[in-house]
Amino acid sequence: MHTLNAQRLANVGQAGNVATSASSRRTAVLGRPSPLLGPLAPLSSGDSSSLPHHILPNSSSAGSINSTHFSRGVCCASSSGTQSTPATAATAAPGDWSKRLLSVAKTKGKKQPGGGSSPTPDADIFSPAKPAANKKPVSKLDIPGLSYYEGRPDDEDEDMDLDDMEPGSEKKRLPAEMRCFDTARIYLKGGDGGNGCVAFRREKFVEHGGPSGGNGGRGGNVWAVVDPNLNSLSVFRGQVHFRAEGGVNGQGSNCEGADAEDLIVPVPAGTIIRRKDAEEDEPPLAELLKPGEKALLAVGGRGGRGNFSFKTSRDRAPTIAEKGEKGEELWVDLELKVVADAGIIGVPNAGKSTLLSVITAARPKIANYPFTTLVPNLGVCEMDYSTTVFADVPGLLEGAHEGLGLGHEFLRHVQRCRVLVHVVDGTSPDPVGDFNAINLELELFNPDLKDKPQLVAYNKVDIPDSGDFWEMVREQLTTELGVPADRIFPISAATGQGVIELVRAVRGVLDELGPQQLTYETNALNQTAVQRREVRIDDFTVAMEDLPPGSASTAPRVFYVEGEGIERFAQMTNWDYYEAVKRFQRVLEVSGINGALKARGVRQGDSVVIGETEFSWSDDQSDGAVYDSWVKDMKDRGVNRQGSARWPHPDVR
Ligand SMILES: Nc1nc2c(ncn2[C@@H]2O[C@H](COP(=O)(O)OP(=O)(O)OP(=O)(O)O)[C@@H](O)[C@H]2O)c(=O)[nH]1
Ligand SMILES: [Mg+2]
Repeated sequence: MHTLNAQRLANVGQAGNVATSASSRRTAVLGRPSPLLGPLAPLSSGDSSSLPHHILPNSSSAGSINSTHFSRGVCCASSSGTQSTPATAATAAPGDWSKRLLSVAKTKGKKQPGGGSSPTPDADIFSPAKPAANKKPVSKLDIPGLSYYEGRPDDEDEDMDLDDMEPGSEKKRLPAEMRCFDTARIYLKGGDGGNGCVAFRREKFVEHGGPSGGNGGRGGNVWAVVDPNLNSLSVFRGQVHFRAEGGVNGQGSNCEGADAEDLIVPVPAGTIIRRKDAEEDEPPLAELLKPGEKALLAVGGRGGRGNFSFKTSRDRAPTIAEKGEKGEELWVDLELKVVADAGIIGVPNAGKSTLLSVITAARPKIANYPFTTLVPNLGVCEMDYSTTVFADVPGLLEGAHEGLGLGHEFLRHVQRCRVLVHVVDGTSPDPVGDFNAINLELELFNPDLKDKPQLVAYNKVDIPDSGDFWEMVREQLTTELGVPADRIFPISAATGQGVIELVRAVRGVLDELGPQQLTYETNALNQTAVQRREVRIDDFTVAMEDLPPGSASTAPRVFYVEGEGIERFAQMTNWDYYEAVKRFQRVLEVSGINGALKARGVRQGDSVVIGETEFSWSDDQSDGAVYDSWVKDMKDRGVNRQGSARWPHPDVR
């Protein structure tokens, strides 16, 4: 009779367990908390004069704020020395590039100075990038000194041709500094199980102590847990690989190896996690919305059994132990859609972050150039005994739905906000045009966004360039665009004017909508407990590799046996023990694998690959032949046989 003589030829690919010592294990909590989700808003009820005027511009100095902070309700501010009003500061914007980006939002007709002071000096700001009629509005980003995002490892094209920076271009080729970190790809690996141990009890006056090898410990699982302090996936920029620790090996005296700690991967609320290269209809692994919510992503391996576990009435001194099971490993794609009550949207530089910093304790970066905000900022506003979470998303541009600017990298965040606060830059040459362009972008990205309640905050009314046009813009918004008059607010985020009324209106709309229902968008698995799938060893397939053309008909061939059960069994077999080899032979026989190979015409000298291990097929299945091939394998690997003349016991030669 033919059998597969388990003479291992080699380990195919990477094999072997990594078992780490207990001393090297640690509580594996990754990521660092960010203080962006502030607990309390600095707003007190009352009129706007009660607001801290920490970013109040005056005629000679206003504009970009370096840092502001609150201390026991008192607000301290430090603004950079020489600043100009946003309108004039725009002329002194850092470089050409910001003007070019801005110019996209300004392609509509300019605001007519209805007798007031002239609007921003358009010629200076926008002339360099004025798009030709049939030309794409932005064709190039030219930012000296910035390094460029080179794409993920699997991105093929390395060339950074900035001319591709146009709507619809597949790669947006944004500088790394300008990417919005709401998608990430990370590698997860559950810890390997610890190996089982072969040991026998040896004690004075205990003649036949029997087997006492303990089982290995379980490898750590990998979990994703919502950390309310996170608001972006930028933590995954610095760390991509997450490996849980392995279980500890079993030891003599029936000592079981310790289980490894689970690994926690903190993610922001609103993260969807999918297997890399998942099928269209495959449910995501997790969709996590609530703080503390967790989902299992990678399962750690089981510990291998020690020889005590193999003791039976017939074999009371087994010399066999298993290796620990390998932990699950996978690459996953993370996508973030922040969860907030109200989303603050608008063109770049409109004052969105300034508004967030005034109504909440959040401290977003504020500066007088577009795309200051690269990740959505969250802030909590507590007013009139109710709490509202605001999200300030990066500025939108015309063409954003096609990926221009920061594109839909962040448009998705708006989807989970229940109300939108549309900040209109009053100093813009064409505020109504901006308003229309942004709404069009939202609609093109997702038609449902059009139906979200929207409040308009006409900002920077403290500047004459804006304030003088307020009535005119309101008129246009209400009569031409049909925006309800009670949904338009003249505000100055810098001075706090009109801000309380705006927040109250937002609260009113939210109250009308009723309590927030966190709805899961996907049918994610969100597994909260380790459920091991039952796999059958007799569920396998056999395939033969084609011989190269012109090979002799007697040339050795390679057969592949594939099946989760048998592959796992081969991986957990500890080839150092002859009994383990014999057990493997038996399983091949009873599972029908030998039969299937014979049916495919396997013959002496052919290779059989199971999982990561390669065997040589031998027609001689006698115990002696198996033993000889095992001894040869041990020699080849340089492994010394353990035990004494009496051990392994006599029926093993
Ligand atoms: N005078 C005045 N300046 C303001 C007001 N609101 C914002 N600014 C200034 O406008 C500039 C842009 O403000 P940001 O809050 O960074 O604007 P943003 O919309 O968040 O910009 P991005 O994040 O780049 O899209 C800063 O210099 C602010 O100080 C306002 O009400 N009045
Ligand atoms: Mg901002």
